[in-house]
Amino acid sequence: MLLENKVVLITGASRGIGRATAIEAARQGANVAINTFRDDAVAAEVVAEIEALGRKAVVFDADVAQPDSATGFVQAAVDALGRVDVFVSNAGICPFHAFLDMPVETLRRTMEVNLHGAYFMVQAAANQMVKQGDGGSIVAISSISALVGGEMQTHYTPTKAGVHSLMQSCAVALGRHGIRCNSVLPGTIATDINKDDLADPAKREYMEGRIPLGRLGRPEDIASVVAFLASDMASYMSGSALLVDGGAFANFQ
Ligand SMILES: NC(=O)C1=CN([C@@H]2O[C@H](COP(=O)(O)OP(=O)(O)OC[C@H]3O[C@@H](n4cnc5c(N)ncnc54)[C@H](O)[C@@H]3O)[C@@H](O)[C@H]2O)C=CC1
Ligand SMILES: C[C@H](O)[C@@H]1OC(=O)[C@H](O)[C@@H]1O
Repeated sequence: MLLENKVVLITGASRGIGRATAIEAARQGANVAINTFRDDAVAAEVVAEIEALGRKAVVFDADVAQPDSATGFVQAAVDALGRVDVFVSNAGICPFHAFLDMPVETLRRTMEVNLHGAYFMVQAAANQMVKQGDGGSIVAISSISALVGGEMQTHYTPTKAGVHSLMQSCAVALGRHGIRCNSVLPGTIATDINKDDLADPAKREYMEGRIPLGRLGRPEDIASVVAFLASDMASYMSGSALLVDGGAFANFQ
């Protein structure tokens, strides 16, 4: 098992990639703290799945965009599970909207959840790891959208480029403490975040057609890569980005 007896914290873990990552961490032997946001019934399902795997789970309901949520989440995890070995910054939103009439509030909220939220959370986790004194692993969910644009994502793609950049700078800032920081760049993974966008059959067919492996991603495709980066198998990786997209980015023509 890759994460035996580690304590893994994950933001936005009630659904999609975060949920799959929480379950995978438990399958790999970790006790897991999940941050969720106004999703109590689903959070209870995730806890039940983790406990069914014989691992401990704790839930902390909070909006990652609020700075206090970060210290609260880390403290709750330490109180319940003793320490922080791995931190996965995953929570994110992507309210698709055109550029020319982007509402200020949509831009602001997307930045605050995706980028500021990641910053606050990673900072709180890093402070706890430094206090513990024996290193750690931080993984942030960036995106293929850190590398390429999207017509309806002008507010979103800069946050994903920012998250990858945050991991690079944190790798530099935290290396002396033995803390590794890496990002995962998923391609198009079928989750709630793009359910409406991909409900358009033409859009779905177009996106599938761009992927050499011939299918959209599943949350589990990302969770296994996060588990690898979190684990000692990746002990000399820091400041790296792993693109997990079925080959989509490589497919120019
Ligand atoms: N699905 C995709 O194609 C891709 C997703 N990503 C990224 O993966 C991450 C997870 O997205 P998905 O699992 O696809 O979406 P999802 O919508 O299934 O899950 C998002 C999770 O974040 C939580 N969340 C939303 N706002 C929050 C807040 N303010 N505070 C705390 N939690 C909050 C939601 O409750 C949910 O559990 C996001 O950062 C997204 O940008 C990156 C590349 C591709
Ligand atoms: C939400 C989108 O479908 C998804 O988000 C990303 O980061 C990917 O690039 C996809 O566009």
